[in-house]
Amino acid sequence: MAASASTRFLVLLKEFSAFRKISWTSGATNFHRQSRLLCHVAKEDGSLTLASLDLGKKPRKFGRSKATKLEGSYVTDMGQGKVRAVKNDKMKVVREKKPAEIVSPLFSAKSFEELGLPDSLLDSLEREGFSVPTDVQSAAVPAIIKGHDAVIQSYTGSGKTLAYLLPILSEIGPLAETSRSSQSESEKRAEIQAMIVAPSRELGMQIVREVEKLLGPVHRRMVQQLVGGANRMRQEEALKKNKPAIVVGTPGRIAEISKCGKLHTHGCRFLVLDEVDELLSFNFREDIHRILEHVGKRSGAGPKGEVDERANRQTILVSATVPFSVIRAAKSWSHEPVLVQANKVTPLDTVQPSAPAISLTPTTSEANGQIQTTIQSLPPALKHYYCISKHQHKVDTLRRCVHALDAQSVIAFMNHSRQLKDVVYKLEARGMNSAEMHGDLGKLGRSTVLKKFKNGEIKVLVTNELSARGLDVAECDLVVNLELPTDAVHYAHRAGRTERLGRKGTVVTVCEESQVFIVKKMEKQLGLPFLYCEFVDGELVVTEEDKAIIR
Ligand SMILES: Nc1ncnc2c1ncn2[C@@H]1O[C@H](COP(=O)(O)OP(=O)(O)OP(=O)(O)O)[C@@H](O)[C@H]1O
Repeated sequence: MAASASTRFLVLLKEFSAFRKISWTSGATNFHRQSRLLCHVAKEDGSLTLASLDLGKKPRKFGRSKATKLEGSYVTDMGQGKVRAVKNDKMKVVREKKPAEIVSPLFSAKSFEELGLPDSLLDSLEREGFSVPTDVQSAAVPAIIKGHDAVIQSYTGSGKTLAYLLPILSEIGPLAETSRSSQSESEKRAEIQAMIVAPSRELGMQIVREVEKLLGPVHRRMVQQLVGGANRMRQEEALKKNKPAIVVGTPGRIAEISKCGKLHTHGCRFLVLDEVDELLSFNFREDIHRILEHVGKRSGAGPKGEVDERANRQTILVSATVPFSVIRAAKSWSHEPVLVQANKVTPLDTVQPSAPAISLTPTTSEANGQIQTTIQSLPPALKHYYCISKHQHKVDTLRRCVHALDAQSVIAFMNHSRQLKDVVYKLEARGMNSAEMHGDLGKLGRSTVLKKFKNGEIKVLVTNELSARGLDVAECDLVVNLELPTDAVHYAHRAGRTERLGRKGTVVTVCEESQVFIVKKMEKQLGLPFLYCEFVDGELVVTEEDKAIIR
C-alpha cells in the first residue's frame, strides 16, 4: 500500500518563473530534452487535483499535458507524442523545456534617458546594444550621480558593473557632459579620476573591456588596466603616456605601482571595490588598506589643518553578497552612504545588523539574515539540483548530466587546481571538449582558455574558485559543483555564473552520500529548494528519494 500511496503524484508545472517567457507552441521540438515538467505528490486520498498541487489561482497552460495512472505508474503525456512512463513508485520525471533566450527579465520600466546620463554616453549605450537599464542600474545611477557613496548589492548577473560605470562615465572622462566646462583641478592636471579594484585579473580585464566598449575606439586609452600577471613596466609607461582617467586593477598591482610613486590618485573622485566582501578579506588586507588611505586623499588635507578622516572621493562598494561587516566599514568611510538594491535605495544609517538584506555571516549560518541575503544574491529563476555519486564516478556523472540537460556551455567547479587536469583528461577521453582553468595557468593560458570557452570551442570549463566571482559568460547554461563549495556564499557565486541577466541556467551539485547533510544545510541557508536528481536514460529525473534523504 505504501507503494501505491507514493505513486500518487501528478506531473505539472510548479516552478513558475522559468516558464514566464516560454511559448508553448506545438511541435515536437518544443519538447526538448530539457523541457521541464515538475512533479507533485498528490494528496494521500489519491485524487489528483489542481488544488492538491497548491498551484495558485491561474493554472498554467501546458499544452495538452496530463497525467495518466497506469499499473503502478504514471504516464505523462505532454501532448507532443513524447510519452514517458514514470518508472516506479519512487520516481517522477522532470523534463526541462528549452527556454526562450531570456526567461526572467530583470529590466526596469525606466529607460537610460530617464537616468540623467549625458547624450554621448547614451549614444555609446545605443551603439553597444544596451537599450533598457536593469533594475539595479535604475536604482544606482541616480543615487551615485547625486553624489552618494553607495553599497550596491544585487544578485549575480544583474548588471552591477554598468550600475557603477554609467554614473562614473557621466561625470568624468570624454563622455561626460561637463568635462569641458567644469574641469576639476585634478582633471586639468590629467590625473586619474576613477579607480576600480577587482579581486582577480580576469574580472579586472572584464571590467576594462566594458569601459572600453563604452568609451569607443577613439577614447579607449582613457582606461588603463593594472592587473597582476601583466607586464608592470608597460603598465607604468602607459600611465605616463596615455594619462588615463580611469584605472582598473587588482589590489596587489595597484599597491605595487602606488608604492613606487607612479600612480597619482590623490585627486581621484571615484573608488570602486568590486566584489567588496572578497576584497576586504584577509588576503587583500594590506593592499586594500593602502588604496583606501591614498585614493582621493590629499596629504595633510583638512581645511583647518586637522587630519582629514574623510576622503574627497565617492566610494562605491559592490557585490552580490554583502555581509554586515561591509556595511559597517562603508558607514565609517563614507559620506551619507546608501544601500542600493534592485528597485530600492536605503540610507545606510538605517540598516541594522539584523536586517535580512545584509546580515551575512557564513559562520552563523542559521541566522535569518544570511538566508535572506543569499537568496537575493541569486537569480530567482535559477534551478538547483543535487545528485549523489561515488568519488570515482563523478566525472561520468558530470558527463551524463551534460547530456541529460543538453547543456552547451558548462562550468564545472572543483576545489583544488591539481585535480582539474585529471577531470579534463577523462572528459576528453569520452569525447567532450573541455579545458582546465586555474591560477597557475599563466596569463596567456587563462585568456586563451576563456576565449575558447566563450566562443564555444570548449564545452566544459573545469575550474576552481578563481572563476567563481564575476566571470561573465552569457552562454553558460549549466554549473556543476563536482566538489562542494565551502559555504553558501561560495555556492552563490559559483551558481551565479549561469543564468546571467535572466537567461536560463541550472546548477547541479554532485556530492557523495556522506556529504548530503552539507547540501541540505546550504539548501536551508539559501532558502531555496535543491531537488534530488538522477540521470536515467539520458534524462534528468527527480525522485522521491529526496524526501527520504532530506527529512
Ligand atoms: N542594461 C543592460 N542591457 C543588456 N545587457 C546588460 C545590461 N546591463 C548589463 N548587461 C550585461 O549583463 C551581463 C552581466 O552583467 P554584470 O557582469 O555587470 O553582472 P553582475 O551583477 O556584476 O554579476 P556578478 O555579481 O556575477 O559579477 C554582462 O554581459 C553585461 O554586459
